[in-house]
Amino acid sequence: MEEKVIKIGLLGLGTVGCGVYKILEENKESIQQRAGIRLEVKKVLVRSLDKKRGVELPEAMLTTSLADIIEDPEIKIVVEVLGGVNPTLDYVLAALNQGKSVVTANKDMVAEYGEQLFAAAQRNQCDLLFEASVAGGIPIIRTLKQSLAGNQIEEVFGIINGTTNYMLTKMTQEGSPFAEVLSEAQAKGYAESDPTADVGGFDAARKIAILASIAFNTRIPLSQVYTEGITKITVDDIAYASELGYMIKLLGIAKARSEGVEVRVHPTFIPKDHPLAAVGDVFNAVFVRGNAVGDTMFYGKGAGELPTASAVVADIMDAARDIVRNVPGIIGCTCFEKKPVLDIGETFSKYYIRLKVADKPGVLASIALVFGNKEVSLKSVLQKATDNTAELVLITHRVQEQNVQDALMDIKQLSSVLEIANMIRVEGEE
Ligand SMILES: NC(=O)C1=CN([C@@H]2O[C@H](COP(=O)(O)OP(=O)(O)OC[C@H]3O[C@@H](n4cnc5c(N)ncnc54)[C@H](OP(=O)(O)O)[C@@H]3O)[C@@H](O)[C@H]2O)C=CC1
Ligand SMILES: N[C@@H](CC=O)C(=O)O
Ligand code: NA
Repeated sequence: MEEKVIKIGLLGLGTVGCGVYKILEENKESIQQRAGIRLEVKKVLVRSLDKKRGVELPEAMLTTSLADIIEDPEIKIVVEVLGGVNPTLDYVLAALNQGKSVVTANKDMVAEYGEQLFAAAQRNQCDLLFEASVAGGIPIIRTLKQSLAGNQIEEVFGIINGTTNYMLTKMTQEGSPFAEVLSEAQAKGYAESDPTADVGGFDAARKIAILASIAFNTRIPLSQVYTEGITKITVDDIAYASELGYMIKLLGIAKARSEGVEVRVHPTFIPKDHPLAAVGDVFNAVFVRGNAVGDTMFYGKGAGELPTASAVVADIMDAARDIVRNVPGIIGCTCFEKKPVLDIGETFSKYYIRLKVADKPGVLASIALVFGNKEVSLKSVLQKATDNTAELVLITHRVQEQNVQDALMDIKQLSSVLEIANMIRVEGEE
């Protein structure tokens, strides 16, 4: 029988690119047997030809010219692991317009330009696969698009940024300072080239926008994802969380409601016995609730060279199969509905609120009165005095966010309230 060979053009040879090359080389035989196709990297686009690489490959394979890949009719699959949007979006559109299937790990590009990219893929009957873009090695895109396709998805939420999970784990377990744990995460290759994308919550926002778009069949504009990072989390918040029986995790949360969809990213208190509390280090975990399957959870490494490349390689194999069977583009965009994204004020949660107040009689009563006026009922109150000031830590019952925001506006005006130190949403308990 004739051996089938598919040639690949790799855009980028950094952390993920090297991982992809390594897996394609090291697992060459089993990949060929499973896919029934031999996969060969023909050209690799980089910025610098002289840089020392994490893999050894023939010098002639490297190029700084996109045309060497895009205009080569032998190359059928383009794997984009450059990152960023500029010039990457143009490169990917050029590849699709040349009829090449594209595999990408790039959530920035997919979250912001998904519509344009899918239209180009559909027009040119190409695959556009992006499993590695969300939760690295965890098979979650394919899971939502295919394995759970028979369900109405009700909720998707979880830990979808490895860098911040690594940082929060270290801060919680070792009390290490923010800057030190960020440097460690960068050294391990988890963080984005600009780590503000990780610590500011923007990386997770892109990922939850992608997941929610697939889960709810509606395009979620990134600008409508409420986003808060971990930069305001202090050791005090971590210590209070622990004292109250919680852990702090940066969660991406997407919920279907009759009025629309909630899509948000923020640090979240979750009970210590919640399954997500046990997800430490660079690990990610995604919960999906479907109306038929019930609760499911997917766990694994959300960043790093080989876990991310594992997802890229599986996509390459799928794209290669589709090309050989002459069905590329068979699983395309699923955003066929238009649902409103609810404002953060319209969402419901419980809240942890930490206030610095004057330590004098009547302060707690005045604060409780404001909350009562806004129909925010308090579940627990903790007070710690230091000299003539005190710290008040409150947990509310479940309430609409707007009520809490309104209450905090009024509380800020009270002369006995020195500072609203933090407000963190609480999820994962009745
Ligand atoms: N690292 C991770 O754990 C994960 C990363 N991702 C995503 O994967 C993608 C790649 O990330 P990562 O491998 O970490 O990034 P790196 O910065 O390690 O690598 C980027 C590579 O792209 C090349 N490159 C960048 N811009 C250009 C350009 N304009 N022209 C030619 N070559 C260019 C660089 O070339 P040169 O080497 O010559 O500078 C480098 O080889 C990103 O979209 C990222 O978000 C997704 C999940 C996890
Ligand atoms: N910086 C990201 C890498 C993968 O997307 C993360 O830390 O999760
Ligand atoms: Na994934």
